Amino acid sequence: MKVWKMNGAGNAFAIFDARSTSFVPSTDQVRQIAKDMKADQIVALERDVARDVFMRIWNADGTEVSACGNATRCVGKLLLAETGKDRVTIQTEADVLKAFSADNGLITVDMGSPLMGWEDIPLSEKMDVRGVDVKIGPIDNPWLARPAVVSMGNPHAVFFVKNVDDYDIRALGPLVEWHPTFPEGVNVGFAQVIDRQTIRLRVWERGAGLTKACGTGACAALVCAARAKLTDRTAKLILDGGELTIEWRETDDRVYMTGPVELEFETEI
Ligand SMILES: N[C@H](CCC[C@H](N)C(=O)O)C(=O)O
Repeated sequence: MKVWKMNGAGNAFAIFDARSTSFVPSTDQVRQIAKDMKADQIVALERDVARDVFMRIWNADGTEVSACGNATRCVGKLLLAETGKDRVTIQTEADVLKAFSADNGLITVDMGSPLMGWEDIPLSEKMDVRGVDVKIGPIDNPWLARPAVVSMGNPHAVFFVKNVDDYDIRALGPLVEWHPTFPEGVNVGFAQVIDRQTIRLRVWERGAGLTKACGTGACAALVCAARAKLTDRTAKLILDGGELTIEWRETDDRVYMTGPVELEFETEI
């Protein structure tokens, strides 16, 4: 079975070609692979009757999840090269995604429409998704409060802050990740709006921790910022590991993510 180690803006993946060999890792095996290959997520490519591939995703902690934007771009690059097509379709648990080549060797993925109902996130009860009732720290002077929430096929809470470097994300992220308001956990974004076309973002990922980039997190931050009129509907997201351009298209309500993909190595096991 072929295995690729790839990254999208530094977000690292171990990708297993399970289209002709079964790959059903246990939770402990996922955790071990993530550790050995220094991967944030493990991905299995599986045969799909209608799409170019079915993409199964596990976080480094072994939990299976429904969406991973940067991995989708990596898988897109592999399939575009393999098929010679100019567009490939990728089925995940959450949606059918489309990947295609952009300028300068970048890859664009159509990540579908953001979901904004409190049950879609999901939240533990009905709240205003533009700012949910979550406070972290002293009640009278919380360090973090009222994140905006959205789902990109996975749950995201985005705190808009003056300076992302003022926050100890490794300490604060876990306090939000499993906060009771988020029954399925949540990915935690710390977003600093630089101007109407630029956001600096760091993400504590559910099940993976502080990563160099988070694709669905970048989509979530842009959607929450544009929804709150803090930015335009297209912006450059500056992450620790690189830059992603996110566009929330008005015409079809779909979110397009463009960014770099790197193949670190490939091997057979
Ligand atoms: N940690 C996320 C999955 C991976 C998201 C991220 N790596 C991306 O590129 O979207 C979750 O539990 O929903």
